[in-house]
Amino acid sequence: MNQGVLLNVEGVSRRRAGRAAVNELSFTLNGGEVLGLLGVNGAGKSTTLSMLSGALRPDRGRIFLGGDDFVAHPAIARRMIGWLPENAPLWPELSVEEHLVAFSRLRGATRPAARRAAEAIAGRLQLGDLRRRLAGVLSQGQRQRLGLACALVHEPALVILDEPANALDPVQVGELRKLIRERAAAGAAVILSTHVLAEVVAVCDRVVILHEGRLRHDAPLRGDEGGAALEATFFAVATGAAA
Ligand SMILES: Nc1ncnc2c1ncn2[C@@H]1O[C@H](COP(=O)(O)OP(=O)(O)OP(=O)(O)O)[C@@H](O)[C@H]1O
Repeated sequence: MNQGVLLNVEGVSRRRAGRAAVNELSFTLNGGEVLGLLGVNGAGKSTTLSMLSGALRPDRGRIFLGGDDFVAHPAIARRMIGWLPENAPLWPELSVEEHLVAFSRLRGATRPAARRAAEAIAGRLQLGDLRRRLAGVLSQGQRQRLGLACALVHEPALVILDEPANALDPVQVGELRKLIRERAAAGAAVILSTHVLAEVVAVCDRVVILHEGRLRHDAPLRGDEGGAALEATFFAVATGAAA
């Protein structure tokens, strides 16, 4: 379901350690769209996602979410964005259920609504049987699923996923793909950053490739079932041939 422009990134730049990690990045994203974000190590993907999630301020440029400038009003980000960072920050002494209720409450839900939301997302991510288990004793894949559930519990309009398939078994990878398409069908925009081109081919509508902090490719993904065209484009960008 395409719902018009949800995210508008305008000339965003950020320096890190004295160098431009992200340089003059501009793109828009529609509700219902799934965007794959690609780039070699150090290309600027995580820096971009940190800025889009509201965790890191751009040095320059503006980011509009649903028409509001969220760099100026960061509280918007908390309610409208669900972010799974590369290593989901969890509290070892809190249970699965306590995490989900806490994340939901932090995004403004009442306690009863937070409990309902926690139960629903735990069921969707096969965490129901683990709801009383402490995060500190979860397996890596279970931790990843809990991180995903924390990102999705408030049904955010913008879902930002950094390597979401990390540590997931093949069954869970299939479930993750279904879940991403479900959120998009419900109108959410999804950004998926990954090094696995097959993941992008499987779930994304469009792909953006960063190189040395700059956007080098932004195009829809169509008719590329085997991923050969994407692979060729990726290598051309990564070796500078497409610059
Ligand atoms: N906390 C930091 N302090 C200083 N420099 C940083 C920091 N985080 C990232 N950088 C630098 O910013 C640049 C972009 O890094 P970033 O992590 O955004 O790339 P990436 O595309 O996510 O890479 P990877 O695929 O390896 O995760 C790199 O040159 C990196 O060394």
